[in-house]
Amino acid sequence: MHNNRMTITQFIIEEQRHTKGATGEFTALLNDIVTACKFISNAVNHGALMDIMGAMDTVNIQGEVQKKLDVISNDIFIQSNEWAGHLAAMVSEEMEEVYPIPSKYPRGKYLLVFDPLDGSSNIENNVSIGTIFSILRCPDGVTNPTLTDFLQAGTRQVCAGYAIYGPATMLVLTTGNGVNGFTLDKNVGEFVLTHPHIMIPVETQEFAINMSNMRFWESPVKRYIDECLAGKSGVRGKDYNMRWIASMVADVHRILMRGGVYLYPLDSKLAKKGGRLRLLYEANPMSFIVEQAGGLSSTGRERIMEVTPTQLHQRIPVILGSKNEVAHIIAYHQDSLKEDADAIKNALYAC
Ligand SMILES: O=P(O)(O)OC[C@H]1O[C@](O)(COP(=O)(O)O)[C@@H](O)[C@@H]1O
Ligand SMILES: [Mg+2]
Ligand SMILES: [Mg+2]
Repeated sequence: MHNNRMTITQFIIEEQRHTKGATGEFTALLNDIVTACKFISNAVNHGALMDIMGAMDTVNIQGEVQKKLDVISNDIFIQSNEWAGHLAAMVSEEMEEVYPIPSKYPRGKYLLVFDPLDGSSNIENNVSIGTIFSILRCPDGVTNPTLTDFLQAGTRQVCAGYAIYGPATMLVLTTGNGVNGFTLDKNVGEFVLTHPHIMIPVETQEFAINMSNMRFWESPVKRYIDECLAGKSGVRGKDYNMRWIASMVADVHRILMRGGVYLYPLDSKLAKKGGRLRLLYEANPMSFIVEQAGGLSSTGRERIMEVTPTQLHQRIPVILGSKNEVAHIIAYHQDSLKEDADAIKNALYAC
């Protein structure tokens, strides 16, 4: 079935019909996630009309002040997804520990990881924000999952997606068969397939980075951005444009729509933390989506989805987007590693 009124549920049912061994559990789980995103979209859209703006007097595990909407979105995600028997446990940016499905509900074979509200520093400014999620399989035989069961490399994701609450609410999804985008038709309350088979343009002249961190960057990133800024008369031979929304969902969504690169690299300020963005519920799901749309996603040194996590809230450097441009930045990291190795060799010979 392919028509111009295909809802996200119909799309998933159709996709699962061709998936060997599918029982309907995954379809039902995604349906609950979609419902949660509709509830969050509704809350976000009310803005200051409801008492949901502003900060709480709590901080999350990251030490960041929680916004009321962070907490509301987290509650919505839990309530929508804990009851149906498809999940064994959940992990969220807003919760320090693993959230096991309470014993009053049945447990299922999947694990859900999510950032309930991404870009929440933008809430008060009415700038696009979103929700990011990733579905993993609960390891065989595990009925009471703990932290280690969530420490799976991104290559093992069953599904990843995000909802973006912008001028329109959209949900973008991959189950490993490409990337599709759905727009919420508020009149009927359904996400409708509007962006089938999204592919990121291979080439780009647009980068997204928080330039205020320039003095802290490592040399390959500094070299890349310097060359972008040099424009047509520099070694890249073309003028670049820049965007930085400070909502990863909004920056990644733009890249899916028209190409570009997004960088939140390692810098000397973040060195101890390992990066800014979180591996399990920001970097991995976005990497799965970007790769499925023909792009690349790397730390600069390795493919993000091949990193084995060691902590629930682990942070990681992120460089993702248009294939050729990300490959170019990775090559600069390799040059820099080679220069470092040569310098060590020369110093040893000099002794
Ligand atoms: O404020 P900075 O340093 O530019 O960082 C912005 C980045 O941080 C994030 O907002 C982190 O997400 P949260 O709002 O979920 O903490 C990304 O979405 C965004 O790209
Ligand atoms: Mg986030
Ligand atoms: Mg968040």
